[in-house]
Amino acid sequence: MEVRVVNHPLVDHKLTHLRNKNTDQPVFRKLVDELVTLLAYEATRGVRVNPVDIETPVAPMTGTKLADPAPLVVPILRAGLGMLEGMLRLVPTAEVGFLGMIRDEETLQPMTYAERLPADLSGRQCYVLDPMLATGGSLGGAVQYLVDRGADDITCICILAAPEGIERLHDLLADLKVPCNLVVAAVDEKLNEVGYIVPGLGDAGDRLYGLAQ
Ligand SMILES: O=P(O)(O)OC[C@H]1O[C@H](OP(=O)(O)OP(=O)(O)O)[C@H](O)[C@@H]1O
Ligand SMILES: O=c1cc[nH]c(=O)[nH]1
Ligand SMILES: [Mg+2]
Repeated sequence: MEVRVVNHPLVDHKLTHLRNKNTDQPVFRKLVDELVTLLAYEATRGVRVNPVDIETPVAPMTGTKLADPAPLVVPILRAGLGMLEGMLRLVPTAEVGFLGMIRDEETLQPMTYAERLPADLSGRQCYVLDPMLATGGSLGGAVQYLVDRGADDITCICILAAPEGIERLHDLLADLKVPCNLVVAAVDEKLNEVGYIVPGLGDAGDRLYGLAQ
């Protein structure tokens, strides 16, 4: 698995505002939206394209268009939903599949509570959106879900990752033998004793949408 940490002063600036506990919900949402567009620009460097013949007002030329089938974007509910619009702004022709996952805050085990995906994902470029890669249980579960549906080309886009989560994802992918990349704005120091990323930004879903309970 290739891990790409997007190194850009605008990303660092927006991420610092996002992390700040005094940043309110509307600004937090806006920052997630802006950050994902910057990350998606990097994450789509390998998007498949074909040549296309066109005519400009001046001359014929061969240009570039996205290949079929369109990329599939999969936000992991809830928090990944906050990244969807920013991704679609960059790739408006992408299709969208949904996975709902919740991490049990006691055991840290993920549970899938919703799924709406194409039946066959072979040959599709899949872009999984989740702001937080903590223990890696949720993103690992999502990747496993996609691979079980035939996915053979997966890129995960996260805002923050913990080293523990990256290692777990790495081990899973070594077993699955499916090409997978991770694009992330920053890799933080560690997880704390209750599974939160340190220094992190807190609970991304709650900061986007309010307390879940
Ligand atoms: O790597 P992990 O240890 O699995 O933790 C990361 C997961 O936790 C958060 O979701 P959460 O379970 O809080 O659900 P939510 O998006 O509905 O808030 C986050 O959005 C990830 O999906
Ligand atoms: O730090 C963390 C860990 C898991 N989920 C979050 O939203 N934040
Ligand atoms: Mg949450």
